[in-house]
Amino acid sequence: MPPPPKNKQGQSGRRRHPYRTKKPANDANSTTPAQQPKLSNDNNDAVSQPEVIDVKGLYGNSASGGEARPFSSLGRTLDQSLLNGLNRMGFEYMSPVQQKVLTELPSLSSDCLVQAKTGTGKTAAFLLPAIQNLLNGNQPRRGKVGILAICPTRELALQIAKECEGITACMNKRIECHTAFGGTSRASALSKFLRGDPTVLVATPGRLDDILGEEEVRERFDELKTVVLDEADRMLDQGFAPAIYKILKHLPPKQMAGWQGMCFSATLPEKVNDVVKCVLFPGYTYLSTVDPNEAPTVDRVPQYSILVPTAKETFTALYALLEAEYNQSPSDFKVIVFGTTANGVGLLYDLFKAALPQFKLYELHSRMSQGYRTRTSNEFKEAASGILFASDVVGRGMDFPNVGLVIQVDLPSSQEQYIHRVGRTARAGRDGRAVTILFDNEAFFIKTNPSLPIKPYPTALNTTQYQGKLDAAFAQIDEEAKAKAYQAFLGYNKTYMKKLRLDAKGLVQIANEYAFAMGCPEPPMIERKVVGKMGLKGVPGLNIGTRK
Ligand SMILES: Nc1ncnc2c1ncn2[C@@H]1O[C@H](COP(=O)(O)OP(=O)(O)OP(=O)(O)O)[C@@H](O)[C@H]1O
Repeated sequence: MPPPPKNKQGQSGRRRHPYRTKKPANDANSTTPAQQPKLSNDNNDAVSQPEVIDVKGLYGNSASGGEARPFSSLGRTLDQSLLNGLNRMGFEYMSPVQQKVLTELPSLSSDCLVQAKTGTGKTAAFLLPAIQNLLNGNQPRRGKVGILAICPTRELALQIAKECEGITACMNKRIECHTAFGGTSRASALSKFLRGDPTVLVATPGRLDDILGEEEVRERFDELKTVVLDEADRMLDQGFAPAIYKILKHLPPKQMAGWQGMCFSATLPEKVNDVVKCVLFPGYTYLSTVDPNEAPTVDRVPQYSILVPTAKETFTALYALLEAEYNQSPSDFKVIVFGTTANGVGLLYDLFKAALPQFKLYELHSRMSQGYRTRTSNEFKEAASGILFASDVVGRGMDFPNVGLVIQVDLPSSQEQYIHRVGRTARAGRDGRAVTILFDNEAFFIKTNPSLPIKPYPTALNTTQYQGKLDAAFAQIDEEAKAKAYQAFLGYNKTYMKKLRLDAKGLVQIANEYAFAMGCPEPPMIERKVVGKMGLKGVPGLNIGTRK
């Protein structure tokens, strides 16, 4: 891989772990994009210009419905101020899902379950009818929430709020869009909410459930007009459903208050039908732009797999893949590498920070402070190139313009999660590529998901040549980071033991191989209580003790 230009200071930038300090580490990663080395001589101004995306390319399959119509044709449906806002954002034509929602719903206040592929404009598809519904004489009194949108992650909440601000930017009387999510000071967020006029609130379930415990917060919802579940299948799966049910109990009962329910996602597995009824009236409208005979992922994304014998070869395969893909398109090389656990992602970031010091690398996962996550997310959105190592905190919904390649290392947690991760590339009509690296035990994922158009990676990769560089890079990583990644590897794969065709002994064996690949002289110590919680008590191969 020819080294891209060194950064201005010629430094490679060792870093302290931001999650070990409250504020972001003072390292090459936390300065503003302008000061950062660029892989290509991109012009920052060019990057900061808003993307005018050609959504016309999204039409064509039987489910997308006809051809692209301009928003200006909706003069009788949408307020001129909203049309002006859309125009200012560069949204000239409707995407298929926007067109379907805005022209096929019985009314803009109808309940709906909407499915559309990733990156095709679902955010505006739910914001526009909900906001227009308020403008049609349903505006709540000052201080009351009119629209509540619930989504799975903090970064997605910020992204939805930003799109809402764009759409409403030209309104004579601006409406305020507030956010509520964890990782920020509860007291100051709550006082801002209570002092403000949060006509629109975008929230993650945990923080919303928490603040709804306050009577003075609940009172703000007694004029609620619309509840949106973005990434609805994720919001209604066993992880979030309990919080969603608690939230609904705090809101005015739907049967009495009559608020509109809207559920949106690129994936709507069968199970979601059991739970949407808690948010949607019977007889809700179902709209889809996904042709049931088509692959669920975005059409234009060639998807490949690289199978390696054991977990330890995933590191060299990833290095070889990054090189092969960089050499294919060195300019604007913008990549997301998904790992399965926060600690595993942190380790990959540390490893390639040491192995590829000349590249601009980013990391995003749940062990980061919220300030660092928000800043990194914004920087990567603006970046013309770079490699983001991420966990599933950005696996769904997140819109990072111009990502040309998504790499998934190790087993995706489900077909839906795989689809959403691939959906971080090829957004709104652009092209993209996806490659998944799996070791032998994980190969079942491809066989058991035949609807995914995954083919073997077309180029033979000579991975052995990278072992020396990776060994040298691993030598620079502290043992604690490796131990955390090892423990997370064990914990994650323990939940898939059956599918991996592993018994407990076999699981510990592949985890130990993973540790040796990181240059650990012996399996990292793991506390007895952790072994107990994992249900691995007495399994040979574990090094039980207390790390210093
Ligand atoms: N009508 C439009 N014209 C031009 N660009 C658009 C239009 N609608 C959306 N976009 C842009 O397309 C990108 C994807 O939009 P959005 O994030 O809403 O997609 P999505 O369907 O919600 O994706 P995901 O399934 O990943 O959540 C964003 O950059 C957005 O600004």
